[in-house]
Amino acid sequence: MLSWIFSPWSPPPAVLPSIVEPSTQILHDPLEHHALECLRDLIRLGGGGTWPPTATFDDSWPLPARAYHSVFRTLETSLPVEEPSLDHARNRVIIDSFRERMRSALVRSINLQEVEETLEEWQSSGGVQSAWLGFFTCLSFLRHAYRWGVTPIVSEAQSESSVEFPRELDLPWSALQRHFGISSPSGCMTSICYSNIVADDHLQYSVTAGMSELHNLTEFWNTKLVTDMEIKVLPVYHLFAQTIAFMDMHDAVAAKDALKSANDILRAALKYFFNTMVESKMSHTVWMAYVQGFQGWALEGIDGISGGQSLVFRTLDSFLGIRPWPMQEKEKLHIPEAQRNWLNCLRDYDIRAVAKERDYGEVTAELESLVKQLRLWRMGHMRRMQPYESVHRPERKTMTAGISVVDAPDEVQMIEHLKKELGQRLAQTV
Ligand code: HEM
Repeated sequence: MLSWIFSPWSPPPAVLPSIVEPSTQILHDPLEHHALECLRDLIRLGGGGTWPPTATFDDSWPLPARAYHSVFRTLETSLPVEEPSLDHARNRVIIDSFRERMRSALVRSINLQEVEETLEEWQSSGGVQSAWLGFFTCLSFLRHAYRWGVTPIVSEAQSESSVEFPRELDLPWSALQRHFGISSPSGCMTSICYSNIVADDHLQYSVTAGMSELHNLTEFWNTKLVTDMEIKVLPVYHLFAQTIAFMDMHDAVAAKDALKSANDILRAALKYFFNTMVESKMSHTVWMAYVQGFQGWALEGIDGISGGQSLVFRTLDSFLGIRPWPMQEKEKLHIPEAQRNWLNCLRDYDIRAVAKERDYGEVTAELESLVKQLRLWRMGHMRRMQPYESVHRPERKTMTAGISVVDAPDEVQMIEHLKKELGQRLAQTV
């Protein structure tokens, strides 16, 4: 047995109390119900002992895996450039040369057979989940860096329909896909954002290393915002699970009170969202080229990371019965299994239908108030995304990280396209 193996759901060391305490409360809630069990599994199995997840990095990994961290560190500053070239042939040379440097660094430092054996042992012994999460993050950053070859991303790379990855990046990726129950070749919100914030509030891996403070700040807040949203709404998840338990006990008053508290907490979290998605924290000019581009994927019809993968809005949709549900195969691409199980548990319960059927007027009123908040958020998000998505970047085709290459003729039409996409979900939020 290796020394770094211990229980998969021990809270990792050096985690901020603001993250540990709400998770601990849920783990120790004496209420017994399937919904609470799903939430506890999200914390233990999905987050390594906390939600949002706490990842640990190279020191906590088995020795053969640590070289991946060093490879990323070595190449980290050579990915971003100040002024992207508009010359396709020149970009082809830059991309190929970055990929070649990564390929040789991997071949030089990784012993693939040892990595394979270690990961098998790690999997069968239930290795520490926080360490798995950190490894997931590292491999995601390496794969996205290899996929793009340069950031800001350029149309030369966007035009590729497939890319052959080094075996050193494919073999551990298959193990990670099995472990987390995802099927995408790209990273996801869990690996690239949630698990990339470390305890003292900085990013473990950066794609703006060596760039200006504005670049670093924008990248930091992009990750911090989605992660902070999870911290802020974890008590809401707890209240949702408790509400379902109270409904099953036919305690309409306790259910209504829990939902009232959930409404209050959500209101504060959404206010934080809009106070953070502002120019002083996330620069309009920097965001698309230096942060969003890297998170895209756009290969073989598969997308990269979208805010749509954030658990908070999927949880709200699932709890409130906002249909249609995503196709299972599509959700499996980027949403790890523990998160999917939590969402499916909420969908299966269908609380608004239960409350209506039993004529629980006050419960229904609180549920409708949550729907109203979600609608208002969708309207505000649609407005706020526009200055970010309308920046002119001549080196690339129009694309979002979440819905791949659109290749609209200009930014105005791109915004129209995005408004239509987001408007559809808004219309469904009833
Ligand atoms: C600069 C910041 C952001 C911009 C410019 C932006 C823009 C967009 C765009 C264009 C879409 C539709 C295409 C796609 O999925 O890629 C989208 C979808 C979405 N985004 Fe954002 N977003 C930002 C931040 C966030 C954050 C921080 C969250 C959540 C914490 C979020 C949550 C969502 C959700 C849930 C969707 C799916 C559509 C829906 O459910 O209404 N976004 N975003």
